[in-house]
Amino acid sequence: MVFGFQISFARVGSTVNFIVMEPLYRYIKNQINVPNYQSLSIALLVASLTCVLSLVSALLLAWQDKRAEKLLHRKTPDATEVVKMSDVRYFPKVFWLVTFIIVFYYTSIFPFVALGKVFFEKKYNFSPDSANLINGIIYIISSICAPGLGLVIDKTGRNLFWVFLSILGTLVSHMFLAFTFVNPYIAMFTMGLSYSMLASALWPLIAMVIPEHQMGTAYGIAQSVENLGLAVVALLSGIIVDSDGYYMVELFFCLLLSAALLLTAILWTWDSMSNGILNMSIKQRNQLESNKTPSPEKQNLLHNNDTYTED
Ligand SMILES: C[C@H](NC(=O)[C@@H](N)CCCCN)C(=O)O
Repeated sequence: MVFGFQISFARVGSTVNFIVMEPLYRYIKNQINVPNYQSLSIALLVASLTCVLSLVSALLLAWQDKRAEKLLHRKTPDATEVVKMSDVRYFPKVFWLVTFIIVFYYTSIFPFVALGKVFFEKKYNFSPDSANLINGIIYIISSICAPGLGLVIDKTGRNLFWVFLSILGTLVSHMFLAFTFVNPYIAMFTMGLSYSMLASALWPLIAMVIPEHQMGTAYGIAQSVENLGLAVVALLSGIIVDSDGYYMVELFFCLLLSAALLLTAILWTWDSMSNGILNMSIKQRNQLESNKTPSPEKQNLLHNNDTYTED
């Protein structure tokens, strides 16, 4: 649920961005008599101030964390827990599978949203404002539903089941947009729900297979591989739209999601053939945890269960 809340807050930001940026650009254009490109630059400069705010918040958080460490005499990692970039070589294959599911899933979401406005204008004859609204709807849904869906995962566990269902839901939504003229709000609503569910089910899998002292490195690597995928797919989808149109780019997104679904099926099979940790119910997880005596430093499931077996 914590992850759900975090996503929800991030999505409030995305929604505000969707609603505010165009009016802000128009306002600047009307107020200051400068060429369009300069109005755009000023609007982007205003937007970039949120990055400064974000940086200041991160610095404040780091300072608070250091202070808490001193006041509470928190244990520092022992010598065996020193983090090295070269540890990446020893990350389990499961980690890489999760990372590639992240890549194939999100590359069918963010580049789609980037192209979505014109897609809705062209295919469904929406006005620019209506196209913008429907395009941003997955973020609106996510900012409202992510905490509730996170709670569902907290109550049920079974993360791989929810990941599979979310990817399937997103694939069906893209197929509706590609092959039918059914009211696109239905597809976008389903995509929004699936997208909100996926984050709370998928990202915590990394914490289940990576030791706590390497978790920052693992999440950093997953995000950087994701960003590399996003950069490549954003370029490719732009090229496909220009050369073959929106139908082909929708097919491309369906292909990426099929790959994500296939990798999830492989992960699920793999997991059930080893210790089944990634798809346990909450009851099973609690039983597993009560059979172990976890130290506060080692509260992720990998440590509680000694190792994530790769055989
Ligand atoms: C949790 C996930 N976040 C990401 O995938 C980020 N690495 C990239 C966010 C980019 C948003 N335009 C999510 O948002 O579900």
